Amino acid sequence: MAARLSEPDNNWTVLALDRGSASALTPQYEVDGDLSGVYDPNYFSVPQNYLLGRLVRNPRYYGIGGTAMINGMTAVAPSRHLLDQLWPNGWKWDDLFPYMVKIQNHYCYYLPSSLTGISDADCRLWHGQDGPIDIAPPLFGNMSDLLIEMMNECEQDVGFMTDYDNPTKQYGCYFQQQFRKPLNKTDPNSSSIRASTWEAYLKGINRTNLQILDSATVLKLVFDDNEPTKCIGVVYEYKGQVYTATAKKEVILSAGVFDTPKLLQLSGVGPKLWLEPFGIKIIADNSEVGKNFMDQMAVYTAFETTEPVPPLPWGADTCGWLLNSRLKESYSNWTDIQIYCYSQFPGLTLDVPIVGYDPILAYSNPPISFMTFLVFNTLPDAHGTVKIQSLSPYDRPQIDHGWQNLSEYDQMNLQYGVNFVRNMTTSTRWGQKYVKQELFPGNRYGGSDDLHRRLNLCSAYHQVGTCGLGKCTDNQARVLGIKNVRICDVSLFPTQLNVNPTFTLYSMCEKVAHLVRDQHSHDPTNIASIYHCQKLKLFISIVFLSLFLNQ
Ligand SMILES: Cc1cc2nc3c(=O)[nH]c(=O)nc-3n(C[C@H](O)[C@H](O)[C@H](O)COP(=O)(O)OP(=O)(O)OC[C@H]3O[C@@H](n4cnc5c(N)ncnc54)[C@H](O)[C@@H]3O)c2cc1C
Repeated sequence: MAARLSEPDNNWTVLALDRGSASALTPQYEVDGDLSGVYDPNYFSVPQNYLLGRLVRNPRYYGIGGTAMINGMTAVAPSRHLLDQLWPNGWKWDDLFPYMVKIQNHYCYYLPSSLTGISDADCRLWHGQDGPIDIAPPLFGNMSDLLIEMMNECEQDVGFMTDYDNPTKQYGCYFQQQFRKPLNKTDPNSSSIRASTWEAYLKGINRTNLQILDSATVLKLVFDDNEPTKCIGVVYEYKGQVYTATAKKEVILSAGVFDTPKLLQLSGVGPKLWLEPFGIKIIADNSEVGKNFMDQMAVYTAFETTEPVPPLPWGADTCGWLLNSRLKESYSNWTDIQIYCYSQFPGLTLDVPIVGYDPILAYSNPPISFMTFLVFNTLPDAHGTVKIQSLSPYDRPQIDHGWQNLSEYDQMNLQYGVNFVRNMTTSTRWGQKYVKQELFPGNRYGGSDDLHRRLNLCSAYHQVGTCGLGKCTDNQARVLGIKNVRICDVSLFPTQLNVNPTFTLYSMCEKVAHLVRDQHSHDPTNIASIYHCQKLKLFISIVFLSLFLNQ
C-alpha cells in the first residue's frame, strides 16, 4: 500500500508506521522456512470449551512485511465461485482477477512447461509477469518417485491440478506454489528467498515522499474537534515519545485481524456495548468492529513411511488437496477442505506444548521416516469476536474463536478430511507402497477421533474478518460511521476463503490502493501541504496509512 500510494505519479506523501523493529529486514527473514515459533508475538485466545479449555495460539509477526515474514509462503488464488456467490459487489472474481494478475511475477514465464506443469496458454491466461511478487511453481522435472507416484495416484483418485490457480479446475491434489524468489529466474537449481511484501514492494525503494518508520506503535486515531467523526491522523509512540501524525487525506489501517479492530475500538469506533464499560467516548457505534472473527481450524495426523519424504525442489512443503466434504449444499461449487502433507511436522517442536501434539512423537525424535497430514476445515461455521480488554494500546485484545461447541458440520468436515487421509495411506497403491502405519493419533485416544480433535484442534493461522467488507466497511473498504479511515488487511475479508489468505489479500490491497487513487485524484482539495508534528514531517503509513498531499 505504501509503495503503491507513493508512486511518483500520485504526487502524495506517505508515512508508514509499524510497531516492529528493523530486525525484520535482516537476512534471517529472507530464508524460506516457516519461522513461526514461541518467540513470536503469540496472541492466545480465551479458553475454548470444545478444546476442553485449551487456548488457541495465534502467531503474529511485528515488523515491515507483517506476518508474511514468518508464514508458509503458500500462494493460491481463491475459488471463483466463492467470490462470485459470497463476496459483495465490486469484490467478485472478475473485479479482483486483474489485481491477482497485477501482483504476480510468475515463473511459468521463465521456465519450460515441462518443469512448471503449466502450459504457455494457461500461463498467459491465469498469471502475471510484470508484478512485484515472485511466485515459484513446483518443479515437476526434479521430483522423487514417491512424489511422482503420489501425483499419478491423485490423478486417478480425485484429479491432479498442475496449476491450482486455474479457476476452471480447482479441485483435487496439487504440489504447492509459493511466494518465492529464486535468485536466478531461469535456473531451476538456483537458491531462493522468501518473496515477502517487503521484498517485493519496498526493499531498495528510495522515495523522498515515502517515510517508513519501524518501532512506531500507533496508539489511537485522532478525530477533528469540529467534526467528531472525521479522522485527521493518528497518535503513535516512537522511542518513548508520543507524536501525532496528521493526515491530510486518509489513515489506512493494516494492523491485522487483531490489532485493527482493537485500534478502532480504543479510538471509540465499535460496538457501543463493548466500549462503554471502559468509559471510552463513542465516536461511532459501528457494531461490526471486532465481530465476524473467523479462523480456519486444523488437526494433525502422522504416518510412518517406508522412506523419507523429500521436500519439493526449492524446499517448498510438499503436497496438498482441495476437496469438498459434500456436507453443505451451498458449498457445492467450491472446496471446503484443504489438506497439506509435509515431509515432517511443521514446527514440530514449537506447537507441541500448546496444541497438545502427541508428545511421544514430538520429543522422542523417532529414528523413523514419517510424514504429517494437516487437515483444514477452511470454511467453518464457528465465528468469534475480538474485543479490547483494557484501555492500554499495548495490551492484546480478548480473542474468542467461538470454538465453544462446534457445529455438526465443523466436526464432520474435519472427520471427512481425516478419513480421506486414512484412505489415501491405507487403501491406495501409493499408500500400500510408501506408508507403514498411522503414528498419530493411531490408537492414542482409544480410537476416539472426537478426543483427537478436542485435544489437538488448532488454528490454521488463517484468521480473518474482524472489520469485513460490506458489514464494518462500505464496499470501498471505508470504515462505516467515520470519515477518512480505510482498512487493508485480512480483517477486511467478508467471509473465509477455501484457501490460504495472502494471495487474495495482496490483490485486495492493490484494489484498495486503486480506490484511494480514484477517490483522491478527483479531489479538488488536492492542495499542497506538509505538516510538522513535533520533530517529524508527516506523511502516511502502511500500517496506519495517513494520506497526505504533496507540495
Ligand atoms: C505460521 C503462519 C503460517 C502461515 N502460512 C501462510 C501461507 O503459507 N500462505 C498464506 O496465504 N497465509 C499464511 N498465513 C497467514 C498470513 O500470513 C496472514 O493472514 C497475513 O500475513 C496477515 O496479513 P495482515 O496484513 O492482515 O496482518 P499482519 O501481517 O499481521 O500485519 C500487521 C502489521 O501491523 C503491525 N501492527 C500491529 N499493531 C500495530 C500498532 N498498534 N502500531 C503499529 N503497527 C502495528 C504489526 O507489526 C504487523 O507488521 C500464515 C500465518 C502464520 C502465522
